[in-house]
Amino acid sequence: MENNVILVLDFGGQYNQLITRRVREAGVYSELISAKTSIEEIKRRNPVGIILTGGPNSVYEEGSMTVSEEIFSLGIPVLGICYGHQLMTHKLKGKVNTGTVKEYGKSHIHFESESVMFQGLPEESVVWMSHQDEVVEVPEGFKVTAFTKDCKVAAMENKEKNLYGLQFHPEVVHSVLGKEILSNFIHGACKAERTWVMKDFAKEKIEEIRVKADGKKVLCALSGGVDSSVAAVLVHKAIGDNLTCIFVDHGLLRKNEGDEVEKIFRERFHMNLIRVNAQDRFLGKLKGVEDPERKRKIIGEEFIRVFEEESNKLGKIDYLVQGTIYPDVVESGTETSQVIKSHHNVGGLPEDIEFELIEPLRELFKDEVRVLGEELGIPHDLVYRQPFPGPGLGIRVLGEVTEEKLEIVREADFIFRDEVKKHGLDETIWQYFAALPNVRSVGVMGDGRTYSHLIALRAVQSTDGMTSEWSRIPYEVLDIVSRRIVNEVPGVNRIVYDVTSKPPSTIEWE
Ligand SMILES: Nc1ncnc2c1ncn2[C@@H]1O[C@H](COP(=O)(O)OP(=O)(O)OP(=O)(O)O)[C@@H](O)[C@H]1O
Ligand SMILES: O=c1[nH]c(=O)c2[nH+]cn([C@@H]3O[C@H](COP(=O)(O)O)[C@@H](O)[C@H]3O)c2[nH]1
Ligand SMILES: NC(=O)CC[C@H](N)C(=O)O
Ligand SMILES: [Mg+2]
Repeated sequence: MENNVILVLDFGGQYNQLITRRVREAGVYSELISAKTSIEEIKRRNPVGIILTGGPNSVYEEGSMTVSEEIFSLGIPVLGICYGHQLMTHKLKGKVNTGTVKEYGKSHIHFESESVMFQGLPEESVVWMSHQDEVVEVPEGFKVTAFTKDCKVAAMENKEKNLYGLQFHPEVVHSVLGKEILSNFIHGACKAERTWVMKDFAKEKIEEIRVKADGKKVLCALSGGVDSSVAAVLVHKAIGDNLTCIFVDHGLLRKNEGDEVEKIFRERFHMNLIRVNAQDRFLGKLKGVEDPERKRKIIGEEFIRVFEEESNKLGKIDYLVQGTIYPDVVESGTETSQVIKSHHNVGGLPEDIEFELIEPLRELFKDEVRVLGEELGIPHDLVYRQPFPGPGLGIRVLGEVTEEKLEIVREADFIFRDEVKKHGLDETIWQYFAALPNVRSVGVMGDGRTYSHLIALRAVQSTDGMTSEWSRIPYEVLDIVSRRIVNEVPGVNRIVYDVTSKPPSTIEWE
């Protein structure tokens, strides 16, 4: 059905693509479109529902992103989420202010179970918040349908006009009843039919790549991580041995990682593989650089320079495959969303890149890539490897990267991973690592004064890396890890454990 579509208007929030994904998971086709799309175009599409996303602006500030007021009187159900909820309020003459208490992360919420959005749900639950502004007066005709301790209007609705607002984010997995709430909008308010099934993504992509690159030589940036392994297998299925994978050891890998990746790849995959040892040039370029964004861009550019040099050796190659996934794209900043951090493979790319990119996973989230990986027959342990960022330890040593600091964080990280595994926690924790915050503190060891490095341990639960909760690792395990690191790694005298969620933090420290 052509018009059985829910349009999601993009105001630059971090979770926007996630909203469309949730709608599609509910069996209804959905598209993320620019918030600047004209009202005529929206009417022409005749959607069964409209969702206004979150975003970094404040509705009461001049120049902040907006919509035509007409959108609220088309007779099409509209759901505003976070910024969208505030924008609906603002446009319909309610009131939005800077909140006295900001809410980031988990909040306990009370739902009005009579409401369309919370129909059939328990009255108490946990939702995920990320806002500083709040609705203080709902527009005429609206009633408040949920509240938290610090947010009086956590949800509102005007049932007659089919307009709904949520201050929290139902699209993130940490909002416990998020799926049910979205389903109440999609199937309850919009009465959308379940007509969309996830197409055979792999088949479609393989065909697309075959058409594009048939008979041509292609390079694949391969890290041994989940995303690039899945991308490589997909492209290999399309063009076979015209694909050459390049794995760069930039000196920012974890302990033993270079050799392990090479071994696993040569044993399990029958593809052309080149390993480039480029430790000196990466560390040389990073010398004296402290700013995280500068570091990311230097690493991103150096990766491309290495690929270019290798490509010249093989004869001219036009295409470069990267395992880019959607979070890399949105966090690097888009037309509407802010730069959170420039992922080396997106925001860190140089402008004068010689290759055309092939990024078959660009719209997917990590957990979708894993499902796809299993479908393609990639071994389970590889598909469920914890993520490791391309800039590697370069962004886990905060500030200037030196060999000495890399050595410390590499050893500390190795011990942490070793103990997590020994205690059988590696299957349940999504990502875990050590970072070196570049802070020294005073200690006493063997009756002598020390003034040494601090190591921060980070372990998180997540599904897609867009949001996360810190992992409740048992104290006994943390204790063993702490003692081992201080005893076994010279130059460290203090360990801290990171107990912040994302938001407000990010998973990596830089
Ligand atoms: N050491 C490396 N050598 C070559 N390419 C790399 C390297 N590190 C990262 N890349 C490229 O950058 C992309 C993004 O890195 P990212 O870490 O997000 O993905 P991944 O390593 O494939 O998967 P994972 O998230 O599981 O670590 C990779 O998919 C790959 O194409
Ligand atoms: O390939 C990558 N290049 C990067 O530049 C990069 N930065 C962060 N990450 C990984 O992305 C996920 C989300 O990370 P953050 O919460 O730190 O943004 C986490 O899994 C991070 O490890 C990166 N991956
Ligand atoms: N996540 C959001 O949409 C935030 C909306 C707005 N920028 C606020 O801080 O309240
Ligand atoms: Mg990686």
